[in-house]
Amino acid sequence: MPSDTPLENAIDMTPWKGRTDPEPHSERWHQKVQPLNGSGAPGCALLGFACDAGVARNQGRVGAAEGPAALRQALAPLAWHRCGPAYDAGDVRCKGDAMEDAQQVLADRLTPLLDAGHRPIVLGGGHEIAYASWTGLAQHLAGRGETAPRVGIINFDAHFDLRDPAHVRSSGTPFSQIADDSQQRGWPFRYACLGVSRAANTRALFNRATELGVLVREDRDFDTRYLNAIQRDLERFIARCDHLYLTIDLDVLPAAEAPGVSAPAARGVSLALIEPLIERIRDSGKLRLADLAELNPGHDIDGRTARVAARLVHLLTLND
Ligand SMILES: N=CN[C@@H](CCC(=O)O)C(=O)O
Ligand SMILES: [Mn+2]
Ligand SMILES: [Mn+2]
Repeated sequence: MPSDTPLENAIDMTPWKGRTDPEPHSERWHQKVQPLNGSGAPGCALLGFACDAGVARNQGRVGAAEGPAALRQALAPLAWHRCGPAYDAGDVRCKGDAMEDAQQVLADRLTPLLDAGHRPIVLGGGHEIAYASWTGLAQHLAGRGETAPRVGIINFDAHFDLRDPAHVRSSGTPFSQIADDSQQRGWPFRYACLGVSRAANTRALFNRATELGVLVREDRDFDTRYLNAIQRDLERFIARCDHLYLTIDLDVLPAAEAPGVSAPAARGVSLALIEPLIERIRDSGKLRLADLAELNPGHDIDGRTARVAARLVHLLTLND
C-alpha cells in the first residue's frame, strides 16, 4: 500500500492511552502501537471489525460492534514484553445489515497485510468475522499461487457455527461457508472446534461436524486429566496443516470469566486451560492470522471480557 494513501490519517489513535511509568523498561502497549502506514517492518497488525449484523441475523444480543474499541482500551495499559512492532490498522465498520459487504472489505484489508508479512489479529465483532478472516487468508494464499494449501482452522468456541447458510448467513454460519468455499476451491477443509457445549448445539450441528470430519472436543473434555490427550490431538491436527487460522469466540469461556458476549456459557472452559493450547498454536510457526469474536461491552461486567480478550492478544503476540 503506498504511504501517501489517507489510511494513516483515518486511523484513530486516541484509544492508545494510559499510565506512563518513569522507570526504564516500563513500556505499555499504548506507548508502542503505531498507526499502520504501509512502510513498517512486519509485525502484529490489529484490525477491528465493528459489526453487529451477524449476531442480529442469528437472533443474538447485539453490541459486538463496540468490541474493537473496548478491546483496544483494555489492551492499551497492558505491559509491553515484545520485540517486534505492533500496528493499529484501523477498523472496518459494517453499515446496517450489509454484512457481506463488510466481510469482503475486511478480507480485502487483510490480504495486503498478509502479503506484507504482518501477522494480523482481528478484533470482533460477531463470529461472522471468521468468514471474512478466512477470505482474506484464502485470497493471500491463492495470490501466492498455492493450489491446495492445507489450512487448519482452530476455533475455541462453545458453538460449532456450522449452521446451514442456505437459510440465512450469520454469526452462526461462518464455518459452513468456509467448508463450501474450500470445496469450490478444491482445498481441504480442516476444522477443529474446541470447547463445544453439547447442550448448546443441536444434533443437526453435531451431525454436520461429523460429516465434515471436524476435530471436536467438548467443554466437559477439558479436564486436567485429559488435557495432555487434547494437546496431543491438537499436535496431530497441526502437523497435518501448512497454515493455521486461529479464531477465539469468547463465549467458550465460563460466563463468570466472559459475561460480555451474546451467548454466555453455562459451563465453559477456563482461560487457564485454554492458554497452554493457544501458546502451542502461537509457537507452531504456522499461525498466519487470528481473531477474537463476540466481545459485547454492553453486557460486560467491570470490563472482564475485554480484559480477557486483551490478555489473549497479549499472549498471542509474546513470541516476536
Ligand atoms: N456465533 C454464535 N453462534 C451460536 C449462538 C447461539 C445462541 O445464540 O444461543 C449459534 O449460532 O449456535
Ligand atoms: Mn460461540
Ligand atoms: Mn462462535
